[in-house]
Formats: sequence, C-alpha cells, structure tokens
Amino acid sequence: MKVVVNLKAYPCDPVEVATAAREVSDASGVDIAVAPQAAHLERVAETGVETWAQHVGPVEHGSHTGSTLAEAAAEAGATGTLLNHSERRLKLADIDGALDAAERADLETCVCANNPDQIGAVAALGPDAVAVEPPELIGTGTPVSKADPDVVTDAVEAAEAVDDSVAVYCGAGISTGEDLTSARELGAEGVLLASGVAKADDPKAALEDLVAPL
Ligand SMILES: O=C[C@H](O)COP(=O)(O)O
Repeated sequence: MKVVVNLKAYPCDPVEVATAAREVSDASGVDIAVAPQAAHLERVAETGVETWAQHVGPVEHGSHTGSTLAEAAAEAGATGTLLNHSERRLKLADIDGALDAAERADLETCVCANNPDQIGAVAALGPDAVAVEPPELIGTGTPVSKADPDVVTDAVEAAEAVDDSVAVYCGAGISTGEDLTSARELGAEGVLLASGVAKADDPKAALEDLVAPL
C-alpha cells in the first residue's frame, strides 16, 4: 500500500511531518510520500522523505505568473504530484496538459476524482494512479472505506475497465490502520490522507498507527 500525506495549507510543521514520515517509512517498509505547500518542497525533500507536489500546472517555461511549473517542483526535490485534487479542480484538457508537464519533469502522477465515473475518465489519460475521494467526506474523519465502500470498489472497477495498469487509491476521512486495511480489502492500492496526520498532536504516532496492520 502507498500512503500519500497531503499537508494542504494546514498550519503544521512540514519538516516535522516529513521527518516522521521518513522514519515510519524506513521502520515499516511502507511507501509514504508527503505533499507539502510548493514553497516547502525543498525543505521537505531534504528530510529524505518521498516528496510530492500538491499540484503542477499544464504549462511549460514561459509567461505563466503564479503557476507551479513541473520542472521547478522536480528541481526542488519532488518526485511525484497530485493533480485535480477536490480543492484544486482542473478542466479535463488541463489535467491532460498537467500530466504532459509531469511526464516531462519525470514526476509520478496521481489524479484525483470525486466518483467512479470521473475515475474512468481520468484513468483514460494515462496517469500512474488515480484517487477517488467523495468531497463530502474530506476532512470529516469518517473514512470513505466505511461510509461508502461501493465508491472504492466501483472506482477500482472503472479504472480497470479503462487501463488496468493505473493504480487506484482512495481518500477522505482515512486516519487509522483499520481504515487503511479496509481500503486495501476493497481493492485500493494506496490511500490519500491529510487531516489525520497534518492535524494530529503527534504526527509520528498517527503515522505509526496507520501502518501498524501492514
Ligand atoms: O488529500 C487528502 C484528502 O483530501 C483527504 O483529506 P482528509 O484525510 O483530511 O479527509
């Protein structure tokens, strides 16, 4: 199972979370990536943790003020990127362009989507992974794997029908080892989570609990 911890714009210490994630990953053997704010990519990458951007734009070098250039994210140490997160939605053409940009910069990609139909659509664009996240469960602490398990199984089916090489992750409300195990039993190959770690009093303990059953 892959674990991607999105720090969003939460007021956590990105280096503390990244260091904890690297230590837990090293101790457990679980693949844990951390996606900080773009301005924190370099400091997070310096901890040695697998570092992802939260977004890159469908742009090349040029006149694109305010964009996140895939090459700049990679130079800062990112090796992957989320795209089309529920809080950073893109038009289909821009998801396609951002995937091209990520490929140019050699970034692993995970495209988020609200539901299984959208998962099928974005899987067709050829990302490395897709992540299904019902927006109404994000940040609630109620895991998608319990509240809406069919969303996960249907997303796995939808992606497989289009391209079975695309890994399917799930997210929204995931915070415990039990949530992660349920996600795996439903066919997910990874989880995308945020508040359970970024808002935890002790992010390292939260991560240890998360990977304990694996
Ligand atoms: O990127 C992470 C997801 O939006 C899930 O967030 P959450 O774990 O706070 O529900």
